[in-house]
Amino acid sequence: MEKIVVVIIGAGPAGLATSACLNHFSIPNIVLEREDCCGSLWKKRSYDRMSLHIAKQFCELPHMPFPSNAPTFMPRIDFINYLDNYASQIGINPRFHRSVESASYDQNAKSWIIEVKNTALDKFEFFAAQFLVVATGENNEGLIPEVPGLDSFQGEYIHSSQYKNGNTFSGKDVLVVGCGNSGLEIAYDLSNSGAQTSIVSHRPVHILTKEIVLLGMLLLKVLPCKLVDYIVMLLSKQKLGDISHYGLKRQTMGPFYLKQTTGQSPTIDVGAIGKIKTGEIKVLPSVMRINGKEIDFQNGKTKQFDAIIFATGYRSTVRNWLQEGEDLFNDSGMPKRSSPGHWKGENGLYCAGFARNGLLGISIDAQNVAKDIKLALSQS
Ligand SMILES: Cc1cc2nc3c(=O)[nH]c(=O)nc-3n(C[C@H](O)[C@H](O)[C@H](O)COP(=O)(O)OP(=O)(O)OC[C@H]3O[C@@H](n4cnc5c(N)ncnc54)[C@H](O)[C@@H]3O)c2cc1C
Ligand SMILES: NC(=O)C1=CN([C@@H]2O[C@H](COP(=O)(O)OP(=O)(O)OC[C@H]3O[C@@H](n4cnc5c(N)ncnc54)[C@H](OP(=O)(O)O)[C@@H]3O)[C@@H](O)[C@H]2O)C=CC1
Ligand SMILES: O=C(O)C(=O)Cc1c[nH]c2ccccc12
Repeated sequence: MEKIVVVIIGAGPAGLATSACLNHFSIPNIVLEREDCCGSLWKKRSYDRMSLHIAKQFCELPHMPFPSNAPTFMPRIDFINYLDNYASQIGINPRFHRSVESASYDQNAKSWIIEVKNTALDKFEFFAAQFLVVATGENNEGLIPEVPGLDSFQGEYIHSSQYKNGNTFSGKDVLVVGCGNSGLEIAYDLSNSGAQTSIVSHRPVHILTKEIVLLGMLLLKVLPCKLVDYIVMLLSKQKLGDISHYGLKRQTMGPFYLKQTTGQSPTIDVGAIGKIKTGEIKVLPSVMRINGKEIDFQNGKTKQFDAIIFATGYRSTVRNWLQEGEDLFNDSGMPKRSSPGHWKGENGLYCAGFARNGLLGISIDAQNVAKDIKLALSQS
């Protein structure tokens, strides 16, 4: 059994940022990652045309700024390079191919015992840590809803995390389910690639642009949330028109209020709304049933599709392997307490990257966790 002061699980932005902050205080730590690289979500589970929706000043990780010539909204590949440079410049060497299978607290040893499968060598390893930081992400596993008849679907269906680009969908009838950020952008990409594209929108949404979100984030520093929401909703109506005319139900509660209270992100338009207005992308209501190639919708209409992309969100998988930590995580593997008090549990258990506030939330969590561990060590 290897003993270490801090074990961090996950080498995404949250795990790397936490390791960087601990290194800054010279606190020994290791990062365990099940994949073979840092930033696996960005490298393996996101589509080619993705770029950051949030401006660069809100996405930098602690202790290393973005290059000064970086564009305001960083393309995916630049962010991937930043993550790799971040790990190498700060001296973070995650142990790859390490899938954490269980973690429990040993009261006698006052340590977390972590059971890890080394998937490269096909053997188990054990670690004992005084502090355990869970940085496995809110977007750990793609969620596909239970749709009656999905098993009978005669075309291809995938989750949005498996979608790369529209090359293989050209000329096909493709249904995108879900009108969040993944869904709206994938629908746009599919349509650009020559697919006959439809998108399901089942509940009210906010559609904004990157620039409007940036303005909102800047205004939030000086104005109350209610006023900022009023301004951004006005601007979005001016810029995109009344989206309810095109089958998209408009959310009435403010976008920043919703983000702060529920974590739900507004959807950013990168061009799909223009295509929805011209009819190039069709908006459909909820899917009721699938039968072979035919899909029945809530409005009573039926249409044939060759492929379905489920852009229906993600779930955290913490509960699959963390035996304890009921004080920190709920049954869905998300923090029990809302931000800012969400990141600290009992017996040296922490989480980073679960504030539902993107990379900005990750940076804040990482700094808080490292400071708290430093304090605990200074008192022991
Ligand atoms: C498509 C997409 C785009 C996004 N774009 C933005 C954006 O523009 N701006 C923004 O602020 N936020 C964005 N986000 C939200 C968020 O910032 C990112 O999801 C970010 O990558 C989260 O970082 P993380 O380290 O918390 O989780 P992840 O990046 O998911 O990293 C978690 C890591 O933990 C590993 N892991 C999981 N379970 C185990 C286990 N049992 N054992 C070992 N390792 C494990 C995973 O393999 C993974 O590498 C986006 C999210 C998605 C899904
Ligand atoms: N470039 C970028 O910066 C990008 C950022 N992201 C971020 O990644 C995270 C995950 O985004 P995303 O993958 O879009 O997931 P989300 O969970 O944000 O969105 C999923 C969407 O699917 C809808 N949905 C769920 N089930 C059904 C169903 N059965 N029928 C119809 N619709 C359904 C949800 O609606 P409801 O909630 O009403 O049930 C929701 O609108 C978010 O934080 C997002 O902001 C994602 C893509 C790109
Ligand atoms: O991409 C996301 O979902 C994020 O959480 C990034 C983000 C942080 N703060 C915001 C405010 C409005 C929209 C997105 C975000």
